[in-house]
This record gives sequence, structure tokens and C-alpha cells, in this order.
Amino acid sequence: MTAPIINGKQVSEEIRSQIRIEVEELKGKGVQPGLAVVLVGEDPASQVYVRNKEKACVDLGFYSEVHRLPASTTQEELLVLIDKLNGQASIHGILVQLPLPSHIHEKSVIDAISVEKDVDGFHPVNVGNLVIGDDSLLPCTPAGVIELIKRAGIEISGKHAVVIGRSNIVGKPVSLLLQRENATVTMCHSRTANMKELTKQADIVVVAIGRANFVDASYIKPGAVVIDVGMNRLENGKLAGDVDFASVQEVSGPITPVPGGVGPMTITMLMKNTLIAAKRLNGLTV
Ligand SMILES: Nc1nc2c(c(=O)[nH]1)N[C@@H](CN(C=O)c1ccc(C(=O)N[C@@H](CCC(=O)O)C(=O)O)cc1)CN2
Repeated sequence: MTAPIINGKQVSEEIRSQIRIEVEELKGKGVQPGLAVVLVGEDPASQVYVRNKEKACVDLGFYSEVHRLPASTTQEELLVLIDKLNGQASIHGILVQLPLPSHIHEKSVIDAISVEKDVDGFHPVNVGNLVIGDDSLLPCTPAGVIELIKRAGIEISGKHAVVIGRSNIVGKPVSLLLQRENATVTMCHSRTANMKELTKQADIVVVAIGRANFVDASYIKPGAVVIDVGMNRLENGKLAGDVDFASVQEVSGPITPVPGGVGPMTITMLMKNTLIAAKRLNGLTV
């Protein structure tokens, strides 16, 4: 019997319905959540993601600003814009679309975003709060992973989770969030010698290593939950995850597809973060 699919589009829509209601309530109190997205350059994938963020704002009733800047924009010019957005009352969330052109120092830009408006959850203060378990704006993709697992009715507490990948954007934060949910977490990466030995012990496997179809059925314990965070554009233009879906689905438990799994949750969690930021900046309880 093949494993059930965890449908990210459906879960995402459930969360968006709730956000829509909360936005209306907030508007009743005179506050409209506002998101500013900054795109530097013309990367085609980034253009699509930014357009989808803009559409999500319209769909959910947020105020939205998109700043499309040429690839020649200097770091100083970008920092001036961020400074302006930090001080703008109608904006509660600021997101700079990544990757940035190579002449711009990514960390300097992230560090310049006000901690309270950092709806990507990438600012070192928000990362530090995540590490120590304090309230913070959580990075969107990792938060989406946890939300997908929970809403699929899967218990995390007491489970052994193996995370493949140690990036700052996914692998590290998702490991921390799984620990926060009382999982026992093992982290693997490209230099892990005995990766299969470890993944075959896991009840939950989260794969974010950035290599198309890297994990096949031989990595997976029968019935284990498999969450694929990979997004690899193949030469034929198709999108592939880090998990060989057809092979793994034969042995695994609930599994996310690519597309239609974790991806759609990223923008939904961004909207949720912007709503939270709007409430906090207006002294309202979350
Ligand atoms: N500042 C940020 N930059 C980037 C982030 C981020 O979280 N913050 N993440 C990615 C891109 N991203 C959002 O920005 C993103 C990626 C993928 C999806 C998505 O819905 N994927 C679909 C497939 C879409 C397709 O066909 O290309 C899916 O998986 O079903 C949404 C958002 C890098 N940059």
C-alpha cells in the first residue's frame, strides 16, 4: 500500500482562511497588516515568488508594497530603503527576497531589518530567541514544516527525527523547532559518513540537502514520516524535491510531494508572521 500524501496546498488554504478572519478583526481595530517585499534584480524564480507574495497580500486583505530594484542597486541604496521601511508605520513586515546579487552582502542587509519587522525570521536576534526558546518571528519554511506535520495529526513528541541538511535557513532552524516539540533530533549533512544507518532509525525524516532525488527508499524505515524541503529545477525545467518520491512512497508513512508540499507553506507562514508582527507592533496580544 502506498503512503498517504501530506497536501501542503490544502493545509496552506486552511491556515489562510484563519488569517483572513483575523485580518478582518484587526481591521476592525484600525490596523491593516502591511508587508513590504524587496526584490533586487531579475532572477526569474524570485520574480514568481515575489508576485505570489503580492497576490497573497491582496487575497488576505493585507496592505502591500513591492520594491523592484535593478540588479545594479548598491548595498547603500538598499540599506537606505530598509531604513525607510523600518520607520514606516503602515509596514509591519519587511522581506528582502533571496538570493541577492553577489555584490550585496546578504548578512548586512538582514541585520539592518528591524527585529520586530523581520518576518523572514532571519535576523540574528530572532535566530537567538529561537535557539533559547523565547518568542520570536520564526523562519517561514521551517515553521511550515512543523505546521504540516502537526496538522497531518502526527505526534512529534518523543519521536526520533533526522534532519538532512544544516543550512541556516532550513536545516538548523527546523532541528531547533523539532526539539522544541520534544523530538530527539539527529542532524546529518553532506559529510555524514553513516547517513543511511541514522535515517533508517528515524520516525520523521526532514530532507533539505539541495540535491534532486537524493533520498530513496533505502534510507527510510517502513512507516516513517518524510518531509521534503528540496526544490531543484531540473534541466528539463521540471521541479524535483530532494526525495525520490515514487521510490520512498512505497515504504514510508505520510510524505510531502514537490511541488505541493512544503513550498506553498512558505508564503502562508510569511503572511502569518506579518499578522503577528502587526499585532505586536500595535500592542495587541497574539
Ligand atoms: N527572503 C526569502 N527568500 C527566499 C525564501 C524565503 O523564505 N525568504 N525562500 C525561497 C523562495 N520562496 C519564497 O521566497 C518560495 C519557494 C517556493 C515556493 C513554492 O510555493 N513552491 C511551489 C512550487 C513553485 C514552482 O513551481 O516553482 C511548491 O513547492 O509547490 C514558495 C516560496 C528562496 N528565497
